[in-house]
Amino acid sequence: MPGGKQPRDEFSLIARYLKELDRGPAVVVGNGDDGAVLRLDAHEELVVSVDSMLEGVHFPFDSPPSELAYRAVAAATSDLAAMGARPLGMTLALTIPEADDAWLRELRLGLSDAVGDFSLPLVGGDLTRGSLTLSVQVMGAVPAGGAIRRDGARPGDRVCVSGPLGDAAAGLALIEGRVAGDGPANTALREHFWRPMPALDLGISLRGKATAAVDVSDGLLADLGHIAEASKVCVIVDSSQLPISEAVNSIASGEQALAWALGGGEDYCLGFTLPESHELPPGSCVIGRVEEGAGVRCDAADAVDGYRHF
Ligand SMILES: Nc1ncnc2c1ncn2[C@@H]1O[C@H](COP(=O)(O)OP(=O)(O)O)[C@@H](O)[C@H]1O
Ligand SMILES: Cc1ncc(C[n+]2csc(CCOP(=O)(O)OP(=O)(O)O)c2C)c(N)n1
Ligand SMILES: [Mg+2]
Repeated sequence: MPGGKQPRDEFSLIARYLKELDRGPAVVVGNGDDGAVLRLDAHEELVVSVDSMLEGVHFPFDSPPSELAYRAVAAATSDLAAMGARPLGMTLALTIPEADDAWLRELRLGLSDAVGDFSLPLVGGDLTRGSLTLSVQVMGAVPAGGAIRRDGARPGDRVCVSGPLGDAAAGLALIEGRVAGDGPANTALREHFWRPMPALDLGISLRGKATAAVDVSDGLLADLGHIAEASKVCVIVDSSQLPISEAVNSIASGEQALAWALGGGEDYCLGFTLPESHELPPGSCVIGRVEEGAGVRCDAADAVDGYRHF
């Protein structure tokens, strides 16, 4: 174009930054039509979930766009992991305050990384102008009847988690400058906040074994509370068994580390209940037991509540 100016309407922005990330084995019709078409294998069911990320609520103002894109997709994908679903595809409803090419180029890099890392083609979406928001809808597949739900936990099951707890909350505290730290711990914790790794393979491997699962988004105790409520059981958590990383312990007091582990959320690992008859998956650890009763009980005196939007 004369003067090197690029058209700024949403269709040219979509064409430039949001297309051609839509290839995958399940994609029959990808980006660019009125709707995408995804293929399910015979005897499969569709798993669907959506999560929004807003500036100032889910990430700090002026965050790097590549990290935002990656994190929004990872957080949404984590719900597929918790259901034991194999990823099929995603859509992205993106709202941005202005059409800044450098910013959108960076966003695409993060999106592209996430598409590759989670095998989740971007098959469609929406682009509007307004306060920065990324809403990611993910779709996955499970064998009919095979989704891992929240309502199957039974007294006697072990309560397990798939990864360290509190890293994301510690990472956000570092990013926001609320705590200080340097060296590899600092880098690893920030990375954990920006690029969480949804446990897709673990979720699939837990089908038919775990009696219930959730992903840790609002905070461990809050999220286990969903299992307790849906399964009509009491979930007991032993705070001495929580996996807390060296990195977190290196920047925080024991009390702070425990508060982050129990209530910080956004680690996007899985919390699940597993009968004694099934072997503990590598990398996971037992943090408690399911008993008859209701709610979540934890020995930590001031056991913290999870994140609440209202
Ligand atoms: N606006 C809404 N309309 C209908 N259902 C909703 C809405 N918001 C949340 N839900 C449902 O309520 C449940 C809890 O939501 P949420 O805490 O966001 O789930 P998650 O933590 O797994 O992302 C989910 O099953 C979700 O689909
Ligand atoms: C700027 C900023 N402040 C605070 C937080 C912490 N935080 C925001 S939302 C949230 C809970 C998870 O988000 P939600 O929208 O409830 O996800 P869902 O449970 O629906 O997956 C937490 C811990 C953050 N990530 N960024
Ligand atoms: Mg969830």
